[in-house]
Amino acid sequence: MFQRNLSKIKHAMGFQVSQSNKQKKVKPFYCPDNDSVVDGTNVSLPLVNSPDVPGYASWLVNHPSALDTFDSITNEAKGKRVVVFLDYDGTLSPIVEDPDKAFMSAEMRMAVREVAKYFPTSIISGRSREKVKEFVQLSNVYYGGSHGLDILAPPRAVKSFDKKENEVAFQPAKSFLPAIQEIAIELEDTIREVPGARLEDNKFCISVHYRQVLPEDQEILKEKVRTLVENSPEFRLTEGKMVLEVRPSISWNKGNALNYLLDTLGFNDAEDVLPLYIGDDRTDEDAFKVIAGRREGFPIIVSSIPKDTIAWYSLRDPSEVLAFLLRLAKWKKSETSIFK
Ligand SMILES: O=P(O)(O)OC[C@H]1O[C@H](O[C@H]2O[C@H](CO)[C@@H](O)[C@H](O)[C@H]2O)[C@H](O)[C@@H](O)[C@@H]1O
Repeated sequence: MFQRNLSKIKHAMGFQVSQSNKQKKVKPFYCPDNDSVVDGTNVSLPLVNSPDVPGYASWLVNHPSALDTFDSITNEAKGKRVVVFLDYDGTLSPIVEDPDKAFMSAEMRMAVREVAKYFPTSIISGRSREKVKEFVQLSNVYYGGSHGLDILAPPRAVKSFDKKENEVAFQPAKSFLPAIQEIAIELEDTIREVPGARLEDNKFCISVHYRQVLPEDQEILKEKVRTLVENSPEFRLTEGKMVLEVRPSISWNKGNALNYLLDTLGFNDAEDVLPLYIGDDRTDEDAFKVIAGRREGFPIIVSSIPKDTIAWYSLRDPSEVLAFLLRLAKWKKSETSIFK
């Protein structure tokens, strides 16, 4: 993969990548002295972005910017069907103190709308499906809430309709709903004495936020929640950005949701399909893993600091996500108009 990424950087920077080069397994490494990457073929490349955060420049070598490598991404996508998946918090909206105020900008909404005109587009969020839809306010995208435990599948899927032809959401943890309501009450009790802690009911998952909890109280809160979940076999715990997520203990995550949507959209068996997933948090890694397993597609992490990820590409923050989405839509529009 190192070689694959290096090839992408070289391509983006106008270097010729020969077939024999592509097959060489040479791990690139970062030279702090001269800000360059040496790949063992005596080609020295200046780094694309300045290393303002320690280690970021060297991290970029293995997770190149999806903007800097845009041309190689679109070269790979030419003639293929790209299917777009987007996370919400930290990807389409910036991370803010108050989860109820994580609004998406009008520009971002317009960009997602544009992308969805040209590519099947789904938003898979840890939020409840209703909440994320309320934030996004678009009718030309599909929504997966509660980390994919609540998906309103496209009309094509017969299983998404009831007998009266009403749309029915795919909810693999539906039988857990009474237990979720019970654990929400217990969680409310558990966190009551920790100032700043708050619960968010995401329908099939409950988020325990500690962003506004004093640093010295955070471990106490986490321990309380962990103990409760350990004693509740129907549930498991995942962690996000200053949030603990209590979920039903079924094996279903954003990766399964991505596969489910590809399936119901009719893409899963096709060989010319390239899923593109942009996300910023640990739960997005499950979706990256699915794409990495296909060995084709575009797993893109949003991060302005080096972090452990299996994504192949990166974008720094939602403003770069916006730039990338606009460019993607513009590229497809121009490609489409050529064939008109
Ligand atoms: O899968 P996502 O759409 O990224 O949802 C994951 C969690 O996102 C939200 O929390 C995060 O964003 C908040 C607003 O910026 C921030 O205050 C919080 O600290 C972050 O963890 C959401 O509120 C959670 O319910 C989701 O689980």
